[in-house]
Amino acid sequence: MPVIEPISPQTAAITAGVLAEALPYIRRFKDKTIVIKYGGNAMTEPELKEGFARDVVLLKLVGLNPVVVHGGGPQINALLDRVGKQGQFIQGMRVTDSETMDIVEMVLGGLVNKEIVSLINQHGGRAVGLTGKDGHFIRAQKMFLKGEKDEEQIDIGQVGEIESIDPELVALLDTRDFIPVIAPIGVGSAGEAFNINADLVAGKLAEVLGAEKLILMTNTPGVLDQQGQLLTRLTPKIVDALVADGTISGGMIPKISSALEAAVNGVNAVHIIDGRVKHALLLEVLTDHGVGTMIERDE
Ligand SMILES: Nc1ncnc2c1ncn2[C@@H]1O[C@H](COP(=O)(O)OP(=O)(O)O)[C@@H](O)[C@H]1O
Ligand SMILES: CC(=O)N[C@@H](CCC(=O)OP(=O)(O)O)C(=O)O
Repeated sequence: MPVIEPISPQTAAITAGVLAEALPYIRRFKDKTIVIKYGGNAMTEPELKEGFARDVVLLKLVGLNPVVVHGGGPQINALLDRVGKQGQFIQGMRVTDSETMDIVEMVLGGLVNKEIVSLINQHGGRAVGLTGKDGHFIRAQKMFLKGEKDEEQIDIGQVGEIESIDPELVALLDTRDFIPVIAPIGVGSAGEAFNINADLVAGKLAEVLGAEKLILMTNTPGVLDQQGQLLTRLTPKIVDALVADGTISGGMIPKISSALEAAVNGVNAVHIIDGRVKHALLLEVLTDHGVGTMIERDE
């Protein structure tokens, strides 16, 4: 027989309060799709990864449709290091030659994807891992970055921009109660692989699935100002100014542009939250305590 520890009346009241608080959110989000981007920087601690998997399973069991898109930037860097290659980023995008592409595909489609799938399944969910090559559901073409001079283009190799996402495969998995776990790899017209920033995949997927929420989990409390203070609400106009003056830089650039695009294109709620906080996902979805930065449309 398990030993049941007695809890104090105060702890019991707090616990019961939290559970009761979740009820309206469970009702509001029942059968709604929530796209969760799990960033590579938020998946470093084993305990946090376990917690994330449990939270996703809980959301599914109470009737929501979580769809996970994962990153894995630091995990790709670690394997590049082991083979003696230095990772390089321009405007938040990895310069991807064909050898790097192989490593990206191995790490994202193999190691990271299967680890998340396995953790969710161990906690009682039914996760299925996909890359955009499965059913050719994420079609991509080569991306060029804009240079400083007019019309200057920077070639960063096999980095893709999304041409289209076919929602059918993911929707099909949802209807049979599977939890899709998606690695951000796209397929080109000749069947070649493209490395796509995971924030961009998550944003577009939220749009095409008509998701209720897009949650981007990363390793900062949200978007910060120059003084390091959390900005709790952002609109496109404010974001433009923050990018122009350099407050938003690096990996936050694709994240915020994907968040804005999703908000403008109909995703009701878009949040950038701190994946290092235990159960940040549950706090965001099922309680009154919004965490992180919420991105809204301009009035
Ligand atoms: N204004 C900002 N607020 C918060 N983080 C920022 C900001 N500008 C740049 N960053 C950087 O963006 C990083 C998050 O992007 P990234 O490293 O790509 O994370 P992820 O792996 O979760 O996608 C932060 O760790 C931080 O270094
Ligand atoms: C083009 C590009 O930069 N692709 C990313 C894909 C992984 C990713 O987005 O991972 P995070 O979410 O952990 O940053 C990369 O190669 O790192």
